[in-house]
Amino acid sequence: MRLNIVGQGAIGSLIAAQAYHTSVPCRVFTRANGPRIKVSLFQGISITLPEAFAESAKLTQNDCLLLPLKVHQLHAALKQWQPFLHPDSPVVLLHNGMGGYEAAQELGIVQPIYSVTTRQAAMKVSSRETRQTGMGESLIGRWARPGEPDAHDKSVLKLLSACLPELHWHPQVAQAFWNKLAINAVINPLTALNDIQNGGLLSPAYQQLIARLSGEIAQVISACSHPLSASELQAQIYQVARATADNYSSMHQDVAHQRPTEIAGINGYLIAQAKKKGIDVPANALLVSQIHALTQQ
Ligand SMILES: NC(=O)C1=CN([C@@H]2O[C@H](COP(=O)(O)OP(=O)(O)OC[C@H]3O[C@@H](n4cnc5c(N)ncnc54)[C@H](OP(=O)(O)O)[C@@H]3O)[C@@H](O)[C@H]2O)C=CC1
Ligand SMILES: CC(C)(CO)C(=O)C(=O)O
Repeated sequence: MRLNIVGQGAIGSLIAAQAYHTSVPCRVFTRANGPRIKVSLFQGISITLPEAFAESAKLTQNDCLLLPLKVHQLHAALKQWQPFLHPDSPVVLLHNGMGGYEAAQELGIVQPIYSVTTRQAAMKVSSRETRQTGMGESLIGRWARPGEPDAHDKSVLKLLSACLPELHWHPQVAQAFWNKLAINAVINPLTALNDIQNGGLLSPAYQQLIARLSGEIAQVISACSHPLSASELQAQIYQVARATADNYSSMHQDVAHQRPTEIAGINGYLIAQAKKKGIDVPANALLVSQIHALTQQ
């Protein structure tokens, strides 16, 4: 199976480099002709990616489409690619926050849809260079297609395992996404609003607010997905803040570079689900309005 990656952003180019390193057949598609990207991997390996394709191309049943995009970019990208998909081409969404699968559903995509959540990390240090900044587990799962066999699961897992180390199958992919959202919903807006690295949240000054946010988020996740206690969530948030203490979160970087943030797909999604369940989430609502005020989104 051949991997077709949409975009050569931070994670897209990291996966492309890992694919070239392990000789996985791979093509990258960008919106416009751009420079060839040099990717510096942790093992001290540097890979310059071949020139990307600027036009979408018809896919066959041996092609897998991977969209490692910001959650708000997914609807437009899926719409662009929909006419090029073979009925059997698996489509893999990789993003933080929620709403990717909903975008595919809204467009009536009939192909098997998979989602990946990852702890791998990368940063575009310039328009020509990506640097790997983190290693970690990735989880993949398929969204249910009632009555459909799982014919693609093995081949998709095999293909992506060759370019995403520590990739594991998750039978309930929505749960994996909720777990990541819970952490991003606290770390990302707080670091962006306070202009701090993730480790800055370990200061006692943020303790009360983190506890309040964790309480709201745990309540929504318990109502929508799976049981999660506020104290369990708080422990996970502190563990991630410690493990990524020197990182600037992706939302911090988006705000710093005046790019649209993923707040709508993270806290915005959580608020929408809370409303459906009749749960009040004032601390999350305040974060969304503060991020909007900061970015004029
Ligand atoms: N970077 C990281 O370490 C991690 C990121 N994630 C998540 O992964 C997702 C991707 O993140 P990241 O790689 O950092 O984001 P980037 O913004 O670096 O990458 C997205 C890229 O896709 C391009 N793009 C958007 N739409 C299209 C399209 N239709 N066709 C071709 N190219 C397109 C963008 O181009 P343009 O610049 O022109 O918009 C951009 O280059 C996000 O949800 C993020 O939260 C998760 C874990 C870690
Ligand atoms: C885990 C964390 C918070 C690391 O910075 C992240 O996923 C992000 O910045 O979006």
